[in-house]
Amino acid sequence: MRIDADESLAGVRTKIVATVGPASRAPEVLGKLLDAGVDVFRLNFSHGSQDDHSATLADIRRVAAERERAVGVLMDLGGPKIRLGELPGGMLSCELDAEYALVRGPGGAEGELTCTYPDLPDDLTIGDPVLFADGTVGMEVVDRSPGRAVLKVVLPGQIRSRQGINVPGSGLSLPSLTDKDLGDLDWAADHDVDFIALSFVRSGTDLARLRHELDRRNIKAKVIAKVEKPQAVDELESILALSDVVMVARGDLGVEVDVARVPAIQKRILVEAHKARVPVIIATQMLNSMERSSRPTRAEASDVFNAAVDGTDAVMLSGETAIGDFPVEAVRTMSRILAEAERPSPSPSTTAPGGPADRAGWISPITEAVVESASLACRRLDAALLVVATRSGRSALAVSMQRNRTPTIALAPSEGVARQLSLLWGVVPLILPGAGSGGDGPVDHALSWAKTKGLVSTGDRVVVLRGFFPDHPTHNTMVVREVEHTA
Ligand SMILES: Nc1ncnc2c1ncn2[C@@H]1O[C@H](COP(=O)(O)OP(=O)(O)OP(=O)(O)O)[C@@H](O)[C@H]1O
Ligand SMILES: CC(=O)C(=O)O
Repeated sequence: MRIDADESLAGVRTKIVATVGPASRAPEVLGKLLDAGVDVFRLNFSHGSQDDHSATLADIRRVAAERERAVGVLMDLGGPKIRLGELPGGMLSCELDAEYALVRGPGGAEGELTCTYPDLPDDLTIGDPVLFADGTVGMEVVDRSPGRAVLKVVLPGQIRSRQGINVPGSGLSLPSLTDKDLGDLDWAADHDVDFIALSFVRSGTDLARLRHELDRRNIKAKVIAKVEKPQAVDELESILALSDVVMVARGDLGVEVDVARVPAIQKRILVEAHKARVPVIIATQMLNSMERSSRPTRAEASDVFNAAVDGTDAVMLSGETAIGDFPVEAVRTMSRILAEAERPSPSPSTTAPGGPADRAGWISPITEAVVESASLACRRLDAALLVVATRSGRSALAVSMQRNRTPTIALAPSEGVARQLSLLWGVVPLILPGAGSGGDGPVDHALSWAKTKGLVSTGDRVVVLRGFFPDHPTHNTMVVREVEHTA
């Protein structure tokens, strides 16, 4: 009975992020995606207008409210992605050894290419590889003069207007936030998004800049650092120090570094991020073939399964839900694979990050110690439920990092905090009515909610953790309650 209740509570514990696009934008599809297991919706600001995103956000809030769910919304800033300018006829076939001149602009002469970053020809050096169209076409810099870089095709193929350009390994002097990003942050100041992701982060400095812009606009969203450049992999420590969450953005990462290195980088980020108590999202091509097929490949199923076994907090769908033919099936499939990965046996279970937190200040040592004790109590007592009352979300983060099997409810003082808990592994957010009320009120509220959902019954043991008390803000406590009979 407990296992059924547990499944109805949390579904799967690893959280699912789904990108909204033309295939999923309709409110009825958004609702179906939530019912299939989506926890967080991603709005990709590289595409669509601000007005489109405003309308999508309003629909997400409405379908979530209909389901009484605290659903997170992740705004993904486009960042300094360099894109090709217009090509004559919109397309160009690049033959092996052919040469093109990338020029500062305006271009237009035979054999000239332009791009959205005018300084690129000057920032390149001879020998640099320049990749187009997600790395499917490759060129190398063979000559340079002011405002002009001559590129020779080493990997032939077709390029189209406005496709992405990657210069792997270069330390280009691009700003981390473009004028468009700053305009999009102005939009965010008037729209309540829960997470803001920064693309092409190179070091903690880029995140400090974003945090400064968020503070200026009084935006409370959590910050997600997208690791998709080799510099970010080298600068992981400074990035983790200023991130609330990190995303392994494998699409661009697999172009910027040798794709053979991506799995090892993914595993290293999981380990390092968890040491710093920073949740991780694994993103891109997880069920790629499901854009056009109702079933995933075996390799994709293994990818999702292994990410969960390695302890990721969340997995993300991009094209599968944005432009795919089977958005709802993709989420259902992902959910089924995650459920298999989370079975205690025979698969290896996900492991708690363990060890003391590397980073002082994010989660206090007192909170960590009390949370560890609560986890032990849950196991010893075979608790039916763990309830954590959290004000900022940090106690809930500490609980999530323990990877307990006990179903966990986090009581949040506001809808905003509850939505930010939507990414935390194994945590079901519940908004606390009458925020901040002391005594047993909040816990009684959680228990009666759990009873109505059939999660606890008379005689069950419930472990209650309180990360905040209005009268004693520095106290952390744990109590164990036995559910009493109610008529
Ligand atoms: N809001 C949107 N409006 C219209 N099309 C969209 C929207 N969001 C995504 N798409 C489409 O879905 C595709 C896949 O989405 P995804 O988020 O993976 O974008 P991408 O440009 O491929 O990658 P990146 O993550 O590097 O921005 C996009 O290429 C785009 O064609
Ligand atoms: C998600 C993303 O931006 C990437 O994988 O590149």
